[in-house]
Amino acid sequence: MQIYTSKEIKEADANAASFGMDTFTLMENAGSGLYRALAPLLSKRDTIAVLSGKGNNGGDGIVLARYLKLNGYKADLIFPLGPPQTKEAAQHFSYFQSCGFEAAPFDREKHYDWIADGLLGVGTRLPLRDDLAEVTDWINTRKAKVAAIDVPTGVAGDTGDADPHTIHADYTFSLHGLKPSSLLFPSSTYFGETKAVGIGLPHTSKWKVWSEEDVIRSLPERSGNVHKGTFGTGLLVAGSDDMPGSAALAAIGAMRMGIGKLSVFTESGARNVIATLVPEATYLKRDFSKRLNDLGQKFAGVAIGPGIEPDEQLESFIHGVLKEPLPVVLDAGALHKRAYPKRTAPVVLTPHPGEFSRMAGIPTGQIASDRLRLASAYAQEHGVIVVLKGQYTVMAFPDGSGYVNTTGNSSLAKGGSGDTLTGMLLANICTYANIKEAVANAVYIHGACADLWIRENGSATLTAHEFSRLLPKVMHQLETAAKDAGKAPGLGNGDRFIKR
Ligand SMILES: NC(=O)C1=CN([C@@H]2O[C@H](COP(=O)(O)OP(=O)(O)OC[C@H]3O[C@@H](n4cnc5c(N)ncnc54)[C@H](OP(=O)(O)O)[C@@H]3O)[C@@H](O)[C@H]2O)[C@@H](O)CC1
Ligand SMILES: Nc1ncnc2c1ncn2[C@@H]1O[C@H](COP(=O)(O)OP(=O)(O)O)[C@@H](O)[C@H]1O
Ligand SMILES: [K+]
Repeated sequence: MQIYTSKEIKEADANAASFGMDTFTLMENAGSGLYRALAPLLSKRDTIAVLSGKGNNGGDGIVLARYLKLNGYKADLIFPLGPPQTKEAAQHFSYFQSCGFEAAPFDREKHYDWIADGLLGVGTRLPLRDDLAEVTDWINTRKAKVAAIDVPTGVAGDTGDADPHTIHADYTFSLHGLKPSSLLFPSSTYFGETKAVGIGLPHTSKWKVWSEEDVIRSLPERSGNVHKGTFGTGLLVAGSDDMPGSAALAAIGAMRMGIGKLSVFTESGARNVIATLVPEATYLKRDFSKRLNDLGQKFAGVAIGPGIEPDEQLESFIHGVLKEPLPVVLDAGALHKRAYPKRTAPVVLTPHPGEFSRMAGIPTGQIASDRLRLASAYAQEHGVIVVLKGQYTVMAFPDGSGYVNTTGNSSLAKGGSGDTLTGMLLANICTYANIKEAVANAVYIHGACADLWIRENGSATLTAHEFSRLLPKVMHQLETAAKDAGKAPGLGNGDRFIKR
């Protein structure tokens, strides 16, 4: 599913209009698409209130109400704030009336099984005015199922801001593509299950939700005449005498994800702990004062940071590594405010919001509601890939494109989860030809492991070393699906609804 800002939607509309595909037509497409998306959830016995506001979001509601009535559903079209004010919505209301239908009064006592929210869409300016907040409060106290048109009334399109009176939708049908607010906080908590509804416009967005189908399509081929060299040798610079586990978890992530060979560059005390847990890896004694030469010839990729305290020696070591022609993942102790040299091999940064705040100099509190834009701005300015972690991890690329991940859950909110992801990313940068797919698949599969965990176990109980057991199962399902292309394995969120 593609993601569009309000500005991009306006541009798409203007482009369509220049070819004669005007707003009236797009509104017709929106209403008929909404009807086709909603009807499978309805019964003919259900009573449905379509609440329309004065703008074009209300116009979409008018068209939806016409299709519902034409198809024999018990639908009332209601204008709680007064009649439509935009030209196209008013035209659609005239057509609604010409079909022999009338608007219904807003009766607060009447019971409805469903409420369609066509009050405000991406034209919202927060906060909600009192007369509207009174209507959204009424909706939130009903027992009815709520289906929002485009966005639930009370959130904006592009940011995570939400009015305290925002409608709590059970479903949201977003027109043309998803809006950033459906993947930001706190706004996304109001959307319910979310799906994009096409309105006949071509897709042009550089941002999308990375789906199960994308993973299956892009899994690298591993059969045939292959050997360990085929899948690269990775260098993991991680762990310290105080934090040996981070290196072990990253090493498990890398080995289970499919790297050919792994060298772990760590302190000698840590090595004794890690080697018993990951005997498959080789170990290099860490000395940051020595330059590691010819890394590009020896290794297919490097990951630096889990379980290392930042200091000057580490920083100068990172500067040395960045001069070498190979992909680099920087995490945890390796994440800092710094400039990145121009290089052809990619740099992948994996901050959680606290680390991103430190790197970018943006207060942590401002990050949640604007993650897509902030990560993208950083990626473009510094020429790096930013994996901004958390629920709905954002992957922003230097060319301005990006993906959002919808797998994963709160079972990952525990020390060690990020270390495993760093190892998985190291494996993928060593084994994939396409860096965007390498990053997105590691993030997706990491979350899918957590989704598998909570199907069988309590969400508080996941520990990162369980990835050793979860990864083989998830990878098996994906590989089976890839062989049997077109058949979804049902691991997480496919291209249907984003479940909450
Ligand atoms: N390509 C597409 O995707 C297409 C999308 N389409 C649809 O158009 C929608 C966007 O329509 P839009 O631009 O008319 O804005 P919309 O969301 O109806 O809001 C404007 C109204 O809200 C009011 N209002 C605003 N803030 C308020 C507040 N705080 N409190 C109270 N009122 C407030 C504002 O009143 P005003 O402030 O102007 O008095 C005005 O009346 C989009 O979401 C999608 O559903 C299709 O129809 C066509 C193709
Ligand atoms: N509520 C959540 N939903 C989905 N993913 C989550 C959630 N909380 C944390 N995660 C994921 O867990 C990982 C945590 O990484 P991080 O904070 O670096 O942990 P650590 O450094 O302790 O290993 C990230 O991949 C993040 O996206
Ligand atoms: K709405």
